[in-house]
Amino acid sequence: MSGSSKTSSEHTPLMKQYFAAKAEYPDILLFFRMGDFYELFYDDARKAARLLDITLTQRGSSAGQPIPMAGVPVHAYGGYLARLVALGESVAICEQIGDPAASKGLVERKVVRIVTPGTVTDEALLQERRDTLLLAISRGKGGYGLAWADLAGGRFLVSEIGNEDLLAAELARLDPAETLLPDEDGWPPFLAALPGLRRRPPWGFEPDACRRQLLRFFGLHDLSGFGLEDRPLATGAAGALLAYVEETQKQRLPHLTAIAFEAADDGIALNAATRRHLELDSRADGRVEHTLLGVLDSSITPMGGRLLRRWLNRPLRDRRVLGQRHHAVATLMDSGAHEGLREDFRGLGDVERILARVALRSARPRDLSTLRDALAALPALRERLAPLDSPRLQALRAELGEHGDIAALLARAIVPQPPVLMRDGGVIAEGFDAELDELRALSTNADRFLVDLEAREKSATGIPTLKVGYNRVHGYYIEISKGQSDKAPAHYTRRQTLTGAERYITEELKAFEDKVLSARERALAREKALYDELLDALDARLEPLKRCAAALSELDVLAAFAERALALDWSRPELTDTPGLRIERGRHPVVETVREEPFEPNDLVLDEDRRMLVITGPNMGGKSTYMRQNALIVLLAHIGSFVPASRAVIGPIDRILTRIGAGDDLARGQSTFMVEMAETSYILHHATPNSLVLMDEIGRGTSTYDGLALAEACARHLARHNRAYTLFATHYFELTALAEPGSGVANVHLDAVEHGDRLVFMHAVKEGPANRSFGLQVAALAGLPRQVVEQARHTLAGLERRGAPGAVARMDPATLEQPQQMGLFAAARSPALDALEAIEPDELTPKQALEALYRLKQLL
Ligand SMILES: Nc1ncnc2c1ncn2[C@@H]1O[C@H](COP(=O)(O)OP(=O)(O)OP(=O)(O)O)[C@@H](O)[C@H]1O
Repeated sequence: MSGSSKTSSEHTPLMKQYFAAKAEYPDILLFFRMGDFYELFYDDARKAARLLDITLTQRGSSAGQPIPMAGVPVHAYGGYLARLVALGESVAICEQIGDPAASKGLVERKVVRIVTPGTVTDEALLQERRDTLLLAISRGKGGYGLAWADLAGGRFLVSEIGNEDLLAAELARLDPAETLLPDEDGWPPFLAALPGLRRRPPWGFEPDACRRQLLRFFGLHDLSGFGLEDRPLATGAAGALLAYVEETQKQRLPHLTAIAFEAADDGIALNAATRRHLELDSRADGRVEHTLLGVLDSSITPMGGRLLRRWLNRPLRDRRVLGQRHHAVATLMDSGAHEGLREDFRGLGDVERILARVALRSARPRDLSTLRDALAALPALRERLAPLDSPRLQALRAELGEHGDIAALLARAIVPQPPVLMRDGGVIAEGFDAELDELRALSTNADRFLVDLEAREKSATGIPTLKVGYNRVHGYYIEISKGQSDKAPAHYTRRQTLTGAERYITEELKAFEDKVLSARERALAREKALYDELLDALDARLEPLKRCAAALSELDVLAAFAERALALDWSRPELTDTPGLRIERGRHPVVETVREEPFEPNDLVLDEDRRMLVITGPNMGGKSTYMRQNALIVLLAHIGSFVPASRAVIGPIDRILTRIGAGDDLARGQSTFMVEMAETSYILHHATPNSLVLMDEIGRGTSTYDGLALAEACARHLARHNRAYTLFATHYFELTALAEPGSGVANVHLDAVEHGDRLVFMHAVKEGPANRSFGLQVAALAGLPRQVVEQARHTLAGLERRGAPGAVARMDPATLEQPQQMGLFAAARSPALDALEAIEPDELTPKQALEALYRLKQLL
């Protein structure tokens, strides 16, 4: 037992109870309810104190040892829970079951709920526009089996993949909140870094047992409907995942009715580096608004936002599906129907997650009123879609379904603005249930009944001072003063005798009392029962309602695509069988929207005879922007969106592979050059003739000659062996020589012009190699001291007198000017230059001097 050295028999009864609960959940935090606090003890307390920044105290002692303790108040525990879950921690919640006031001795306690990062379904613990996924990974001869579930959305998927590289790519795509692995050695090291990693007994992934478990859970005879027959790896992962869900969801299971098999090769493959480099949905600086998702996502509903993120992370290759989406977007734009749809979506809310909460019976009254309003909006939505001539839109219209009966039921059942919680009632509308109405009427009309009764009894008995009253001990009574008590009718039963009066009860009053006193509780109980019946009625219709939610999500995304295309002047891409890429007046979707000045559109042509472009030009000229914009255009086309170009004709593409220097490399604990080479190596191993490859300044992370040699070798390999469509940006002008006739390589360049002191970047991509790098001018713009820039200019001029401009590396080192020239390092302030400065210029061999100068040029 963690932290306690003595045996439990010596512990206090309370601590014994604690240890018994904790023994079942040794590896997760136990929130142990004690009155108004959830307390944590021993190691749990230390961990929670550290993670939550709460005080670590002591609670007396047990077994002769002080008990380390930390606690969170019950009324505010949700926030703490959310923080722990976000950190990948799981929590078991142990509640007081009995009534502490009523129980003698210890109150009974029980773990009622386990909250884990991947299985949360509470709204407060979820991100609105991002899925929370639980993932299980199995492995075997054929590779890896993956199963993942989004319990808050009720989706369950599986796939099988052949190797470690694909596994890394899938993990980057799915970004699971919690991952289950068989507890064995030999897993790839990158898995260790996953948040919420949970090791499980290996037998839990055993395919045959898992298969039987899946059959039982889904009530099936075979798993072929799920694509799981003859897929032992995926079956093992799915079984392990399901077992974990059953174990952690103590009250009810989420609504998982089917498993979908996702073929690993029907999407455009994007590895982790490519996702990062293209800044699809996150940036190193964490700013979502400057990512592709930030620009693209104008969806209205949270479920639409989640679907769009899923699409963006898994561009498809199926041209039929994509063609249908493009056509749907075009139809919405041409008809203007997207505007009305988007108006309608504003009132929809998160139907998908509400339905998941219905299945879990955790749906709140506001969920049902949101659902009611959403279902009520369906007929208008269907009407808007009816005239639109698009197969996809019509399919989605059909999927919306007819839910008029459920809508009518909810409209009758729920008050217009229900309270947040069911606890105090007031949710079920008047007129929905006669019994409830009566019970409610009873409690509200009690006063009037009593006034009426008093008047009736007064006139019946002829006693004007007769009173009807209520006493907490004796209940309702009819009071008659002592002097009049002989007039009390025979059916009055004496209840209490006071000094000056007698109190009676009658059958009628007794019946009234029974009714009224319990009316409130009974009304509440009746309301709760009716509420449960409503949830049952919804539960029975969950499948079609879920399809409706999925259709709404997709319509939201398609309408968002239409809105974006119109607002940003994007056009419909053409996907063809003919290999190659032809993009006219393409723009970078993010740079274009964040820049204040106009964006210069650029063309791209890649085909059989022109597979690689070597891109040269000044720093800041726009090389990276140009490369990325083309990749983003290809990617947008493959999720069904329009693209920022006046025309884009795109042949088959199987992968997008990128190597672009990013500022966050160092943060990952590998040297910049290691990362660069690892990513380059991945590309050289995986690029095919249908891949789009972006290479940005390969070789800059090492010494000049090594870098140049590597860059050239990589470029040649890509052009000759991989034959991938490649955009290769470089400052090594030597590479422009690759563009020989028949090589499939062409040169393009970006330019800048000097206007007096100013440098104006043209940002226009032109054919042919660049002839100047403007490195010194850009350095001056960046604020390098004037003397340094002047000195560098002087040195360069000397070099240029001896050979072709830029072709420094081809010069004979012997012809260099005196090494004293290197004195230019003296005034520089960068750490790298400081290091160079430490070298005495006079000690440099001509080759070293050349190397140093080249390095300076690179730095500039
Ligand atoms: N086509 C364009 N139209 C307008 N502005 C552009 C264009 N392309 C790039 N820019 C602007 O120029 C800046 C520099 O572009 P980018 O980073 O692509 O240059 P680069 O040539 O890759 O530079 P370096 O070689 O220093 O990495 C961008 O931040 C962007 O604001």
